[in-house]
Amino acid sequence: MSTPLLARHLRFDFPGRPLLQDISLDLRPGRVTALLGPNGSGKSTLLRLLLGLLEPKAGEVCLNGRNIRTMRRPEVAALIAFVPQQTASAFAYTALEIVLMARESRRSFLAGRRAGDRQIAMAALAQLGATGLADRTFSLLSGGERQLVLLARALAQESPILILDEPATGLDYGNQIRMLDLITELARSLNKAILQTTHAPEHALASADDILLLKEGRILQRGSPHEVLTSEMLAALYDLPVEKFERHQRNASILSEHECFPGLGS
Ligand SMILES: Nc1ncnc2c1ncn2[C@@H]1O[C@H](COP(=O)(O)OP(=O)(O)OP(=O)(O)O)[C@@H](O)[C@H]1O
Repeated sequence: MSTPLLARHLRFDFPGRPLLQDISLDLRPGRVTALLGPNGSGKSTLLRLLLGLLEPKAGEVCLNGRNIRTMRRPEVAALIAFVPQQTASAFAYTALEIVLMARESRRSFLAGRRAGDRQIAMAALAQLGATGLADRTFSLLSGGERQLVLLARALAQESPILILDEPATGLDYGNQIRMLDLITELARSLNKAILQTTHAPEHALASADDILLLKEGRILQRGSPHEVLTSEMLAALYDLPVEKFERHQRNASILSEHECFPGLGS
């Protein structure tokens, strides 16, 4: 089976502002990759390149071996689903209508809905335990409820690749854990290739198989969580003294002794 998503030597500049340099990555079925980096390091821009929403100045993104630039949007939507950061909707759509949009994104705009779309959308909500949200107005849902609906929309797209921009941000502690478990479960049970950005190393540790650290537009380090999420590496990533991370790690390990929080690093 070919790699669902392969990016090679991507470079991207905003006018007068070089941003991403020589970024290569691949996403594999059944695995979760976490992308960590400081504010402004280029994570969201990289996601937009992987989704084909921005064109790289050099390098290429291939989906199932095809350059994304040669693909039509419905073809891309059949392969990649995207869960953006918290989204508001100005229109009074129900949650079910938001999920149904995933089905339309896979077809040309004028093709309309097909029999079976509603069933697929309801099944996606049910998979997340969110059936009760179907008829509620999306814009009136809480942040956590909206996040579940956006994830259901991505599931209803039935794509092999799932990209999530800070999926646990804004969720309460319990829902953060539920969301991270769900992401791992989707990779394992549906064999999806998943990429998520996060600002929380402990979230990456809890849910990812592979870690990418992005600093100033370049990959600083990649590897397994235990190889990469060390105090030294995090201190280098965030330009903080190692002692600060070690103090944080000690606090985290005190919490983990009480079985509330995973410790960081090896
Ligand atoms: N359209 C644009 N024109 C010029 N600069 C931009 C544009 N969009 C983003 N940038 C800049 O590119 C840099 C990277 O932005 P990006 O949103 O990719 O970072 P990020 O790592 O996702 O940040 P955060 O963690 O804060 O969300 C930032 O300095 C941002 O101001």
